[in-house]
Amino acid sequence: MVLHLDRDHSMNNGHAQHNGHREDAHVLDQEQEQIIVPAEQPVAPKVDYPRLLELGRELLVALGENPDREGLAGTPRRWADWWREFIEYDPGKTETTFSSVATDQIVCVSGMRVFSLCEHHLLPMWCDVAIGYIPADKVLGLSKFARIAHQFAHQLQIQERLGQQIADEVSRITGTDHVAVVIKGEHLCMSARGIRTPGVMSSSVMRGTFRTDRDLRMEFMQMIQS
Ligand SMILES: Nc1nc2c(ncn2[C@@H]2O[C@H](COP(=O)(O)OP(=O)(O)OP(=O)(O)O)[C@@H](O)[C@H]2O)c(=O)[nH]1
Ligand SMILES: [Zn+2]
Repeated sequence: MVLHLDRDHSMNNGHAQHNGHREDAHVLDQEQEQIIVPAEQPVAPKVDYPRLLELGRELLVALGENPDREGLAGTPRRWADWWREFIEYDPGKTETTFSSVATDQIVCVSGMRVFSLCEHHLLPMWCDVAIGYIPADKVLGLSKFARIAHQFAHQLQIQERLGQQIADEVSRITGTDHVAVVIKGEHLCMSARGIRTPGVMSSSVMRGTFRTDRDLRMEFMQMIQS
């Protein structure tokens, strides 16, 4: 048994380096076209947990706190746990598809709230994600849209890249070029600090017919509004 990297992933333009190769490693039939990669390929991004524990304690000292006082005694550990939980997030199985005749339908899942971290300030942002696509020859399992959204949210992010990575992944798994992703997000770096103005950032990725066909785009936008 050997691990392989599929051709699409080997040429992708972003998400592999952000997610290690956890989602890229597949055990494929020997007959399939494949590029063999070493079995020792890293399977997930890992945090340096002992270093995080040290940093958590140093952070408390830098904030002028006594890290040994009762209320803070477990804080470096909790803080390190949080970073590990965030960075080493495992989305589980994201690629279950079913053969389909639904090639004339818009399939859309909306209202999926995910939390991510702004890479400029390391502060949270919540994002409500809507994903639509027109299937080619297979449909993606319903729950997988949320798994994919969480997968790419669990990185240091900007909202625009999150949308692109989700669109890339849905397109890769389902084999369709017709994908739309709309994200509405609130960034605490804007609402809770700095300019201190709550606001919602909207961003959209429109690919294939969603880009070229205005009526289709409007139909999708209507579907995600309700
Ligand atoms: N386009 C985009 N900008 C983001 C995102 N998250 C945070 N930002 C912005 O990144 C910018 C960083 O600007 P800087 O001027 O370097 O940082 P700053 O001095 O903290 O700026 P303020 O946030 O305006 O106080 C800010 O305008 C943030 O609002 C995102 O997902 N997308
Ligand atoms: Zn920010």
